[in-house]
Formats: sequence, C-alpha cells, structure tokens
Amino acid sequence: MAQARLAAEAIERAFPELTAELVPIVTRGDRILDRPLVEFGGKGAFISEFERALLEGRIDGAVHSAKDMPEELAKGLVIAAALPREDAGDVLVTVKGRPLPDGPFLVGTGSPRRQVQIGEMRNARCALLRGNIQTRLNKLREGEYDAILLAAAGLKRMGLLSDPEFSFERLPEKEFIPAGGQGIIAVESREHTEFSHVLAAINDPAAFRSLAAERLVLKRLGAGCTGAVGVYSYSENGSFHIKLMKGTESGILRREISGALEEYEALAAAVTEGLDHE
Ligand SMILES: NCc1[nH]cc(CCC(=O)O)c1CC(=O)O
Repeated sequence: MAQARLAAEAIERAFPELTAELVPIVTRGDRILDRPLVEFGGKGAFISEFERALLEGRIDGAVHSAKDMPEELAKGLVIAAALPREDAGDVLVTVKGRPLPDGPFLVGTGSPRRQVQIGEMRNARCALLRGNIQTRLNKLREGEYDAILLAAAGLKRMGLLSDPEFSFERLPEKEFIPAGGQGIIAVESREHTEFSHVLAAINDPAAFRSLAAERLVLKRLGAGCTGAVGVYSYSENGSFHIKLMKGTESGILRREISGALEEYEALAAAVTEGLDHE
C-alpha cells in the first residue's frame, strides 16, 4: 500500500488535474505466512488477483514490488512504468547490543538466493522466515534468529533503517546479488489504455532498462522464485553491466557482462548463454 501511494503521488505530481484512487487488494501471498512462497505458487501468489482486477477493468494500474512479479504476465498486460530504483541491496539485520556469535550463526530467510550467498560469505546457517517486515523484525527481536536478511528498499520505505533497536549491515549489491527487480516499484497495466500516457510520464528509463534486463535474465534461466538466482544490472561510466549468480550443486556460479546501454537486451541474452532452463 505504501508503494501504491508512491505511484499515486508520482501520477498526481505529473498530472495535477488527476486524482489516483487507491484500491486495496489482499493476495494469497499476503495471507499465507507459515509456508515458503515456493510451496503455493511462488511469485504468482502476490500477483494473480491484481491481474484479474486489471483485466476486468476494476483498476487501471497495479503497483508491485518488481521482484515479486512472475516471469510471465497475463496476456494483454504489460509493465507500463518503473519508478526510480531505491537501494537494490540486501541488509543483514541484528539486534543492537546482541552481536553475532563467533561460531556459526542462525539467519532467518526463506529465500534460496539469500541462503546460498550468506552461507558462502559468512559462517551462517539459515532457517525459514516469512511474514511482513515488521513480523520478521519481531521474530528477530524475540531471539528466534541471530540475524535476518531483508531488502534495504523495504526497510527504507518504511523508515526502519534508522530504528535504534537494530543494527543494519548493508551487503554490497555487486557481491551479494539481489533478486531481479529488487528495489524497483513497477506499475502493471493493460497494454493499450487511455491511461498509458500517464504511466509513461512517471516511468524512470534507467529503472525500466534494468528491470527489463533482469527480467529477461530470469526468464532465460527459467528461475521463477524457486531457484537460488540473483541478478543485478546498472549503468556506470556510460556502460551497462549485468551480474548474475546461480546456486548449483557444486557451489555458486557467477557471471557478469558489460556493454553499451542500448544493448541491454542482447547483454541479458549473452550473460545467460548455456544456462537456459538448466
Ligand atoms: N519478498 C518480499 C519483498 N518484496 C519486495 C521486498 C522489498 C522491497 C523491494 O525489493 O522493492 C520484500 C521484502 C524483502 O525481501 O525483504
């Protein structure tokens, strides 16, 4: 809802004569909190009810965390806009005054991508953790875990990164690779509507390019959200860069590629060469 408000504000800034009405929709992904996402439809669990509302014309735009969007959208629907990317990285959260033990520590996360990367980077083992950000922080506070892993973007948007009760260690996104689309808010819409120019006006081209490249990589890997896959793309010094990681039986496979900005689709294809739907 906080995200929908950001999109609504962007629309009302660009078109002062318009009013964006917010329509709350609760999805299965929000309701089922005691099982890992992969067990009940993966990313689609957050999206399908929005898509139905779009196709039935009950809403004109659906605002999503881009990283929760499935590889394939329903027919006739497109990503019409991406808002400027918030911090794309992950954060290791601990309780202030409760430092990590010297030996192996227990990290709460349900994400295979985070599990394999933290296992490689630190002396950590992982246990399932779901629920909204506040629930996750509560479980950390109650001592169920030594640390938890969360997206910086979600913490920032909720104003939690300054919470004095917790310590936040930002993991560099070029090493601890985020989920495709992490930190980006995307607006999904019907392909051609009287509303398309409104969404085009709030689109951030750099975020849109990164999202397109990262979604292409995910699609070529056939990753869904069941695989341990991370992909992060960005432009720097006039070039476009893509980094990907994939957990395999023999460890983490990492690849990266750089090239011209406008070649982002070809770069996404090239960086996944030979990895397709393995
Ligand atoms: N998986 C749930 C989810 N979807 C988007 C975010 C964070 C915000 C974002 O990436 O834009 C989160 C929380 C988290 O992973 O910590």
